[in-house]
Amino acid sequence: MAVAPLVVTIGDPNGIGIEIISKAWMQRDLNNLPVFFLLGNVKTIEHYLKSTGIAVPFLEIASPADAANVFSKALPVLSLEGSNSVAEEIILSIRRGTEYCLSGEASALVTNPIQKKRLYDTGFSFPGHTEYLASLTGVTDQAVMMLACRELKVIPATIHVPLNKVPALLSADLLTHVISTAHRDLNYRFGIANPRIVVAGLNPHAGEDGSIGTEEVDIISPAIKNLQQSGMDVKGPFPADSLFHKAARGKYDAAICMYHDQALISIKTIDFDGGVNITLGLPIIRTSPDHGTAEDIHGKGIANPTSLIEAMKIAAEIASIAND
Ligand SMILES: NC(=O)C1=CN([C@@H]2O[C@H](COP(=O)(O)OP(=O)(O)OC[C@H]3O[C@@H](n4cnc5c(N)ncnc54)[C@H](O)[C@@H]3O)[C@@H](O)[C@H]2O)C=CC1
Ligand SMILES: NCC(=O)COP(=O)(O)O
Repeated sequence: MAVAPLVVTIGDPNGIGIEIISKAWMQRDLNNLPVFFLLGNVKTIEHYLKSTGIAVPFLEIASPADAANVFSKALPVLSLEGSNSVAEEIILSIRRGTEYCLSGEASALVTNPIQKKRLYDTGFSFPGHTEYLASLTGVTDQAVMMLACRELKVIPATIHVPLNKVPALLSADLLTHVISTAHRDLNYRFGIANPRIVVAGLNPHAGEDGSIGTEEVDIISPAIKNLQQSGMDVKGPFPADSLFHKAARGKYDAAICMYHDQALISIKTIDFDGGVNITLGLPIIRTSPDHGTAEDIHGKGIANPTSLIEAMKIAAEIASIAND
C-alpha cells in the first residue's frame, strides 16, 4: 500500500513558513524527503511567493492522495477555502491537517510556526499547537512537548506559563503523567526498548537537600520513586546546570525539565538548526521545526529550512515505526 503523504500546515504567513517549505521541496531529493503537501489558501501562498520573489512551482491538488502524483514536478498545495482572516486560515489549516491524520489520508502532521499572540488576540484559547492538538484529538490529559535533535531529547513538564507560576503548577501527579507519557512514546514511537530518563531539579543544585527550595524533596523525588517502583528507568532530580554537557547527555535517552526555557535553551544551543518539536501523547504524529515565525527575516530569502526538513524526516521515521 502507498504511504500516505505528510501534511504541512501553512503557519503564520507573516513569518518564514512558506519560504522554508518551498526550500524543503526544492531540496527534496538531496534530503530524500517523503511526499508532502502544503495546506493553506492558494491565494495566500501565491501572494507570499510573488511578494517575496521565491520561485517555486506549485500545483493545486484536490485531495491528499493526489500529492504523490505532482510531488516530483511541483510543491503540492491543497487549498483551504472558508476562512475570513489570516488567523482563521492558520487555525483551519491545523484543524484540517489533524483530520487528515486521524482519517489516515496523511501519515503525519508537520506544523509551520504560528505567532501565538496574533492568534490569542483573535480569541484562540490554547497556548500553542500542543494543547490545541490534544483538544482536537480528544486527549484530555496535558499534552506533552518534546524537543529533539540527534544528540538530545528534552521534555518540559510545564510549557507556556509565566515563570512565577511554575512552582505552583508542579505536582507529583503532573510529573508522573509527563514522565509516563514520555516513557511510553519513546518506546513505541521511537523504538527505544527501555528508555533511560533523567529528571532535572527546579532549584539551583536541585535544592541542595531542601536548603535552596523544597520542590525536589516534596514533589520531584516522590514522583520519581513511584515511577521507579513501577519498573521505569527514571533517575533524579539532578542539578539542571550539569545535565546537558556532552558526557552527561550520553547517559540518558531523554531529560525531563521543569519549565520551558530549562528544556529549550539546552537544545537550541546544541542544535538550533536541527532541533525538532514533537508532541507526545497524541493519537497522531505531529512534528514541527524548533524555531518560531522569524518575522524579522520575512521575505529576505535567508531562512534556513533545516529544522523543517528534520521535522519531516523524524515524522516519516516515526510513521514507519508505527507501520511496522
Ligand atoms: N511551533 C511554533 O509555532 C513556534 C512559534 N513560536 C512563535 O514565533 C514567534 C517568534 O518567536 P522568537 O522567540 O522570536 O523565535 P524565532 O525562532 O522566531 O526567532 C529567533 C531568531 O532566530 C532566527 N531564526 C529563526 N528561525 C530561523 C530560520 N529557520 N532560519 C534563519 N533564522 C532563523 C530569527 O530570525 C530570530 O533572529 C513568537 O510569536 C512565538 O510564539 C516560537 C517557537 C515555536
Ligand atoms: N517554544 C516552543 C513553542 O512555542 C512551540 O509550541 P507549540 O505551538 O508547538 O505548542
